[in-house]
Formats: sequence, structure tokens, C-alpha cells
Amino acid sequence: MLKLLSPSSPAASPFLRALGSITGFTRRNPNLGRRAFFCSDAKNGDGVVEIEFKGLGNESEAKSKSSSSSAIIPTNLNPEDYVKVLALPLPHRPLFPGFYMPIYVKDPKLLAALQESRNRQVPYAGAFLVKDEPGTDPCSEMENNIPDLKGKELFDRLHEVGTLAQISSIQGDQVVLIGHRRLHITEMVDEDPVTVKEKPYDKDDDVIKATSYEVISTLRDVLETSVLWRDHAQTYTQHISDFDFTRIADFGAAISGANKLQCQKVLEELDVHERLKLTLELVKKEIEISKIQASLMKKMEEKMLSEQRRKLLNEQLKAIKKELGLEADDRTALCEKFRERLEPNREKCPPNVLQVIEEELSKMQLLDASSSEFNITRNYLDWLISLPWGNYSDENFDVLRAQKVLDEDHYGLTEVKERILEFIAVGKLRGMSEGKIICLAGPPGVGKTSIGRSIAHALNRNFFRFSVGGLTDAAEIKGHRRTYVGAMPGKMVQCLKTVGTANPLVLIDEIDKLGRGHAGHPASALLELLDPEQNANFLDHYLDVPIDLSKVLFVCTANVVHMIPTPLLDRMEVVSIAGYITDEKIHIAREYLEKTTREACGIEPEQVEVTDAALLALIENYCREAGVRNLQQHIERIYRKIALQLVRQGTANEPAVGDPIQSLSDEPAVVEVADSDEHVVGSKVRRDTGNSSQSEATKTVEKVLVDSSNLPDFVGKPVFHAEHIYEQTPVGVVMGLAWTAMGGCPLYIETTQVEEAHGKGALQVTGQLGDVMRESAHIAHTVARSILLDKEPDNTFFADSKLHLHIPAGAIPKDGPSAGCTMITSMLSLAMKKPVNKDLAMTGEVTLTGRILPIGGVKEKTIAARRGGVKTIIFPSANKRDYEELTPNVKEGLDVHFVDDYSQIFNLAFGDHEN
Ligand SMILES: Nc1ncnc2c1ncn2[C@@H]1O[C@H](COP(=O)(O)OP(=O)(O)OP(=O)(O)O)[C@@H](O)[C@H]1O
Repeated sequence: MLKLLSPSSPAASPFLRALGSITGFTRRNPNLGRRAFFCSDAKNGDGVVEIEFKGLGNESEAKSKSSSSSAIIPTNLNPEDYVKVLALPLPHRPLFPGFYMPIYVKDPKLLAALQESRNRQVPYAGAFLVKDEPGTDPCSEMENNIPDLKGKELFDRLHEVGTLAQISSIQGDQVVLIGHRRLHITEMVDEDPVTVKEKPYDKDDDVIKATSYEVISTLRDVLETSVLWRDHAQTYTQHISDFDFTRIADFGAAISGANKLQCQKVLEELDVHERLKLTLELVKKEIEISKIQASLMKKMEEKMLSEQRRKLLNEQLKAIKKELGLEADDRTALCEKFRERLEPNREKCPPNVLQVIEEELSKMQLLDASSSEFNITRNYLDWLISLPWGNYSDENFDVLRAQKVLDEDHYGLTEVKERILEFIAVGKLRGMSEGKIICLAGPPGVGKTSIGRSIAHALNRNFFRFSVGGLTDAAEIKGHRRTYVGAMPGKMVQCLKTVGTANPLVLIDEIDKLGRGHAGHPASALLELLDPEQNANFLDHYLDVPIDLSKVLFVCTANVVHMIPTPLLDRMEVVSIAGYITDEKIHIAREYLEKTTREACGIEPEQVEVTDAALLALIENYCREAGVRNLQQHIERIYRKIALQLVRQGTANEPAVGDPIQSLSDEPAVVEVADSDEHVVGSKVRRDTGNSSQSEATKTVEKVLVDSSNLPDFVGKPVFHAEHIYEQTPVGVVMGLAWTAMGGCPLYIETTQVEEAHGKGALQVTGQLGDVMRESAHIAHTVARSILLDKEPDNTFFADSKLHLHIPAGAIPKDGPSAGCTMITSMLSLAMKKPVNKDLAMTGEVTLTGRILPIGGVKEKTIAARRGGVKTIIFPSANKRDYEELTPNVKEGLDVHFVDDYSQIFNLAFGDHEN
């Protein structure tokens, strides 16, 4: 008999709450109980919900049994003994008799109470499943949530049937319970004890037998399919000593995956047959679940297998393809691509280059595709294969056609054109052309670069231009060694790759402005590139294989020849382009610059007319330069302004929608048109309609006329005025001729007396003169003195005067000896008080004895003299040939004298003339 004590005091609450901190347990650890007991009452025992029951046996027996791991159930209970035990509410699942269940107790007080129970030699507790709160899902697990209820309330929430649990062990917060017997809560502790036993049943009952056999066979089926079940069964059956139907039912329910209420139902069922049926239901369900599990497992396995198989087969396929050479890896594919690119040129490619390519290809096969070495090799191969080995463009050896092309693009430049035609003629006779170096030297804007392009066109060669102005690194020309990070081939290799032929025309611009160089002198690198002796085997540092550049035609341009490094200059054929005279400029402007600018501005020829006078004024008063670049810019300005006018007028004259389109009459009418600022900027030639009654604003064809009178409206005020500072040159002033990089220019030399010096004659010079020119002035002073002494022995002007010699345009530095004769003339003019002819200009270096030495820039100086309105020029005799080589149009209208001694100049300058 058993009594359950009910808690009544509020002091019980902490313990009850502590019960809620039971955090875990293992579901199925069965040990079959033998008998059920009945609880009769519950009462408070020092705040702990305790149950009291009879018949547990004496204390010593309980103690000895509890220490046993296999929890043997005491059978010799004295029914009169009352034993107090704790009531343990189980939140998740009932404990079945014969099973063990570990639970975790966090609360130290509860642990102490359980420990005390053990120490009191009553290592038992009553384990009852807690009922769910009304309205909650019975299937949901009440994870660690024992309701916070106090003694009686909690007691009321316990299921009536529970299990007498032996406290098998306490280790830390883990308490292992072993279920022994079913307990049933009865009413009051003082009532007569009611022993509730399982309902008696007939062991030979066929139905019970059959049901139990069915349970067993189902269990066996389940055990066969599920490994999990097998493990459980092994554990549980170790503890089964005698086997009967009730245990079979408990066993089945305990190890099933059924929820707590279903398990509790089995626990509460006292009819063995009914219990067996309930269990059978649970295990049958279990077998269904295990079938689903098996089929799921099979499906998953199949899926995994098929994926693995596919992967494996793919790998095998790859390996087989590779073995058969059907598929190549990245490197092989890349090598194949290189070979494909090389194939068309293989025949023409030099054998040594082919060998290097093959070596690099096989090296690349061995390199790791992600290594830097691989990338270097790939780039190197790319460059090697991209070069146009032995690939030449068909050259034009037709001299007439070449001449036509050259004339179409440039006016004049006869010498350059002749040189090119000679080159073509030699090529035609030899059947092959030879690489040459031509150097076009001249002031800016004379067409050096543009003639280079048209030479390439005339020869039918590809054109490549690069400038070496300011170039300081020889590696720009010869390339960097491959060992450097980011190494690149030099300009020449880049050129060959770009043009795609091995015989292009390469224009090297600004060769006179080569930098000094910090890593190797660029001039030396250029030397190797240009020298016909060496460039058949030009070695670029990056490519490291000889390249034949002997078929390349090199054209260099320079403004000043003497700035070109001498070894380079030595190998060039210099063609000087001196600059253009006004006549030539008018031709260039009319036939080339105007045409290209007009097309660039989208203006029709009939829409504009620029008169010769306008062009002349433009050249004389705005663009005094050797070349035509400035002139070109001015013409562009004029045409842009004309374009704007045409657009404005076009907008104003646009007929309104629906206006009839008017026919044009043949007779033009000239009217003045004004720009937006109300200035008259041009003349409009309008073709009016034949019908005068038609509206004035109907469609008209406009023609803008640019004349010398309205030129300032297009290009502003004139920049230059006449180069004559003096209408009549005074005494002591003589015109010289100077040469600059911008071309030639007239230069006045003025001498005046500062003060009388009485036997202490001296000379002061100004005008930013260089050392050579200063020396030249002193020489002139000496020579002038001796000449005056000779011509007028009584004239002591030089001995008694302090002189000042000045060359105007003091802002411009000047140097050179060629003004020597002009200085003497200027001083003599002052000394003799005789002005020289205003249309006379002279140039020539003078020695102390009065000999006249040759000067440079004859053509430029002649052009400048003509521009300055000079009629008579005195040149040194040594320059006669230079002058004679000039084209007739340059020499036209000039009276030129060649002298070798100053006495001749004296006669020309101070002879009889009319000023
Ligand atoms: N004889 C000519 N006939 C036609 N056009 C010319 C002639 N000379 C020069 N030009 C034109 O003048 C312009 C300037 O020429 P370009 O640029 O070739 O001068 P450059 O001598 O190379 O000058 P730089 O020394 O400054 O490089 C080009 O548009 C060119 O077509």
C-alpha cells in the first residue's frame, strides 16, 4: 500500500519550481517493472512534494539494492511500512517500469533533496508525467517548461498513473532514474489502501497470445529495418529477467517513437490485452515510419550514387580525351593558337626566329599557367609572332605616278620631291629598293612632316611616325630587357607590329631635339637603328632576335641641322627646306590650305571668295613666317567665321512652312552684310529670284567675299607692319640679313656717336648680342677705322668719338659673325656722314684685313630680303653657288652682288646713288 502526501504549505514552492529545472533525459532506457502500487495521498514534507507508500521493504534491503547497477526490485515489502519519497514531475515522457532515464537537475536544493533521499536509504522517487495545460497541443514537447505551480496545484497537474523510480546515481547534475512499478494516485492517505494490480489475464488466452506474438513479430520486423531500434532493443533486453506479455507491451511502447500521451495511455492501461493492442498500434506505426525512412534512404543513396557516378565518368572521359589528343588543356590550346598564327608566315620567317619560337613554345608547355614566367613567355611569343617577318608591301616604282601623288599633296618642295623620285628610279632599275635615311631640315610649318606622309603614299609604303623630341631613354628605341617587370619592346618593334609590313616609311620627328639621356644615350640607339650597315641585324633588347630593318625607309625631320648629333648627321642625306616666299605661300594657300579648310568647314566653293589681295595682305601683314602653319591657322579662322555667317543667314532666310520654293536667276546682286555687332564683315552675293514681287527673305545662295579691306573683320588687326623702320635710312643705319630657326629676317644695324673722345675712340654695343657678334663688332670697328684712314686720311672721327652700335629688336638674342660687313658699313656711313641706299641689304663675315667670308642660309636671307622690299643684296662670293641654286621665282627682281673684299662693298654702298 502506498500513500502520496499532498503539499499544503507555501514553503513547498521553491522546490516545486526547482523541479521545473529538470532539463533533460533519455527517452528509452527500459527495465520492466514488476508490480504496480497505488498512491493514496500527497502531503507536504518540509516543502518537498513527497509521496508515501508502503511495502517497499526494510531500509537495509533498499540500500543494498539501490547500490546495485542492475536495480533488482525488492519483493519482500512489508505492506505496513510507509516510506516518504519525492514526487518528480516529468515534463516530456513517462518513465516505464524496467527502463532507466537520466535527467538533469540544475537546482542545487533539489539535488540536495534527492541526495538526501539516497542517504536516507530510500533511494526512490515517484515519477509522474505532467499534464499539458488545457488548450495546448498534446504533441508538442514541453521543453524544460514545468509550469510554475505550487504544491497542490502541481500535484493536481500530475497524471494519476506514474512510476516508482529508483534514484540509481547522482553525478553532478545528472540523476539516473530506474523505473520499477506503476503507481496510481488515490484519494486520501488515511483511507484504506487500494491495491491496484494489472487486471488478471489468462496466459493461455489465444487472443492475448496472438496479439503478443504479433507485437513481437512486428518488433522483429522493425528491429530488422532500423539500426536505431536494434541498439535500443539490445540495451533493454539485457535487463529482462522474466518475460511476459505485460513486459512485451511496455517494451514496445517504451522504445517506440510515440508521443508522451500515447505512452502515458499505455502506462495507464491495466488490461494486458488492451495494453498489447495499444502497443501493437504504436509499433505498427513505427514499422510504417521505418519503411518510409528506408525508401527515403534508398532514394538518397541512389541520388548520391548517380551524382558520384556522373562525376567519375566525366573525369574518366576527360582523361580518355586527353590521352587520345581530342582535347587539350589551356597551355596546349594557347600553343596551338600561336602555331596557327605563325603558319601563314612560317615560310618567310627567318630560321633563327623560328627556332626561338619553337623553343619558347615547348618551354611554355612546361610552365604553370598561373606563374609569372608563363605570362612573360606568352607576351614574348605574342610579340615575336605578331611581327611581319618577310612581309613586304608591293612598292610603287612608277615615277610618274609618284610625282603626281607628291604634287597633289604639296606645292613646291622640288628638291625633296626630286630626291624621292631618284630613290624610286634606283629602285626600279635594281628591282628592289634600299632603306635610306633622308633628313628634312627647315623651319617649323614648311611641311616636313606632311611631305613624309605623302612620300609614303607615293611609294605605296605604310607610314609610321614617332617623335624623339625630349627622348632621354635609349630603351624607348631599343626596348627593355625581358627580365624587367612590365618590359616592352622599343618603338621600332612596335612600329613593325602596327604597320604589319617590314618595309614601312618611318618618320622620326624632331631628331634635333633628342634628350641627353640618363640610361644610355638615345642617339647611340638611333644610330644602330638608322645605320644601313647595322640595321639589317637590329637587335631589340626585348625580342633578342635580329630584325632586318634594311628595307625600311627612314625620314627624319629637324629644325636645325647643327643640333643633330654628328654621327647621326653623317649617315643622313639632308634636304633643306628653307621656307616659302610670298608667291609660294599664295600658291600653297590657294591650292592646298584653302581647299582643305573649306572642305573641313563644309563650305561649298561657290559660297566664298577670298581675293588675291586678301591673301597677300594676310601673308604680308599677319603671317610673316618661313612656313605656312600660321597662315593655315589664319585661313581656318577666316573660314570658321564665314561658316558662322552662312549659318546665321541661312537661318534668317529659311522660308516659312508652306512658302513656295523659288527658282534662282543667273544675275547675282552684291549686297553688304553685317555681322551681329553691326559691323560690315563681308559682301554677300545674292541670287535673287526672277520674280521681284517674291519675298526678299526667300531662298538665296549666299557668297561671302573676303577682301583686303574687310580682312581685319575676320582676323583682327594686322600684326606686322612694313619691315622698313625707316622710309629713308639715315646716316649710320644699314640693313643686314639674319638667319633664325624660324627663317630669315631683315636686320637694321645702327651706329651713332655718343660723345667726342679726343683720341680715345671707343665702342659700346647693345641689342642682346652674343659673344661672336660682339667680337664681330670690334673687328668691324677696327676694319672701319683702317678703311676710313685709307679713304679719308684727314678724318679722325673714329679716333675722336665714342660710338654706340645697336641692333634693334633688343628683346631677341642675336649671335653670329655674318653681320660683320653690315657693321662696318654702318660705322663708315656715320663717319663719312653718308647714308646708304635704302633698298640695299648685305651679309657676310669680315676678317681684320677686310676679306669677306661665306655665310649660311642664303635662301632664307634672300626670301627675307624680298619680303623686306630689298632690291639689291650683297652676298660673299663664296655663296654664289648657293644663290644660283635658288629657283628663279625666289631670285626674281633682285640685284645681287657677290664680293670677296670689303672695298667692293664700299663702292656699292657709298658709290653714286640717289637716296
Ligand atoms: N608645300 C606645301 N604644300 C602644301 N601644304 C603645305 C606645304 N608646306 C606645308 N604645308 C602645310 O602646312 C602644314 C604644316 O606642315 P607640317 O606640320 O608638315 O610642318 P613641319 O615642317 O613638320 O613643322 P614642324 O617642324 O613644326 O614639325 C601642314 O598642314 C601642311 O600640309
